[in-house]
Amino acid sequence: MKRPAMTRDKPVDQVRATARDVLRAVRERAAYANILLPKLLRERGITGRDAALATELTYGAARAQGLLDAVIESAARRPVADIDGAVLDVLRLGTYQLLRTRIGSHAAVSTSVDLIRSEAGMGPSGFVNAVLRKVSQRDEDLWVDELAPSMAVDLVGNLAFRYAHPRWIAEVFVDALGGSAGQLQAALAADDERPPVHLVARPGLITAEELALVSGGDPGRWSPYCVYLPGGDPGQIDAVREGYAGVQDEGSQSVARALTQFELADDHGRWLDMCAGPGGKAALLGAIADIDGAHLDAIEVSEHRAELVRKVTRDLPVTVRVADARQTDLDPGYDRILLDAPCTGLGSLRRRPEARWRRTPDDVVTLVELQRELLDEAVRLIRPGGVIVYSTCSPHPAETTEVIGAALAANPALRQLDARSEVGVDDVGAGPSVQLWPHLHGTDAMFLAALTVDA
Ligand SMILES: C[S@@+](CC[C@H](N)C(=O)[O-])C[C@H]1O[C@@H](n2cnc3c(N)ncnc32)[C@H](O)[C@@H]1O
Repeated sequence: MKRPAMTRDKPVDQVRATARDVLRAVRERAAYANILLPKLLRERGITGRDAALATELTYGAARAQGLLDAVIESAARRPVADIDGAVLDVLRLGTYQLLRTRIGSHAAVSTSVDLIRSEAGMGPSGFVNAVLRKVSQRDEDLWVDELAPSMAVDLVGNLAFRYAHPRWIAEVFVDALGGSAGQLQAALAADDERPPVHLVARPGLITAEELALVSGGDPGRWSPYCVYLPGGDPGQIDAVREGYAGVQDEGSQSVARALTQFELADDHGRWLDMCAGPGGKAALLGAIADIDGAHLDAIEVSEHRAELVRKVTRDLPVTVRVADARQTDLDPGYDRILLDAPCTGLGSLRRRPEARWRRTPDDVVTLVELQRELLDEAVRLIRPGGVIVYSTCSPHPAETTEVIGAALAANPALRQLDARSEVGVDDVGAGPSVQLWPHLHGTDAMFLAALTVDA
């Protein structure tokens, strides 16, 4: 590890300084914590238990931001908007340690004071000390009891606060769950936990059993390609480094595989992935296409993301093109089309720590329009009797069932297929579409619907 930077009197704690730097980049320049943190850990030579602690503190504080801010506002007696950004980052980090880790109060407060003093001097460090001492006087449950809306009056608001979600997202979940408060609690709680790492064993290259053996993981429950990794850095596994395996949520694997599971008459092996970047599903589809003698066209609007698709589909029967999939110059007649649409990502919030606080209800409107246009193009490109799988990593009804409903209403030749048996996951409701959930299936909250066009 690099030598810690020296301040006037104490060495700066590299682990907490790194967590602070990521929180700052997230706040100031909308960085993605799950991309920046691994990069900083590598650059700073932070490994092993130190890396695990930095990850826990960074992702935990980013995920719990709304709850932490409410506690900080109460303890500081001022809105967080009135607190200097650099001070706020340290307060969030300190409050997270006090409320949600087993780190002792003294260590949580003193390391936070050292962190701000090294950067901003005595004045701000006195403020941080005073606020965190106040925070430390209660545990998380007591703070929640004091600050959350009353359960009797506003159950959704209470649960949203308790499990650190913006209220509008809790409302979307309760809608998607058919109004069940018990399910809402379980869904929010699952979303508030550190997510497990799922690996995909690329078919034809390595089996899930072999991957489980070399990675020390366990074969997954639903996808025949999935391995659950108990811990550690997946980037250190040879099979991942060599491209035989990748990191991919089991729900995402199940969606990609479902496209290949529908029985089609006269399948000519012309497959299309309309929104392919960064390529998780394209790599799995490409590997299955290789075995089935099919070919996959992969479209992606962003050049950078298309390059990522090219990388993971090298040596597979996949052609990657940079294009806007709303209006392509492709010839119709595809047998199978995956439309894994750009979406709010509300179904994978556990994997994107800060995303829940960055997304807004306005995002939904823009995305729904894009999703509808993309689905129109999929309908143009599919051959009669072919199958379109429309998927999102969001359970938001506006992005899922309502997009499908609108397409069915506008196209009399379009028909929805029951996707339940093809997705290979149990207990997915009454169909014909499938909504997966972390609390029910252990996957991200992926949605999928299958459509065909009658001749
Ligand atoms: C949900 S992600 C797809 C994830 C991908 N299927 C995977 O499994 O790795 C949506 C992708 O659609 C791309 N996209 C957005 N608008 C698009 C458009 N008009 N045409 C093609 N791709 C688009 C985004 O850049 C993004 O990479």
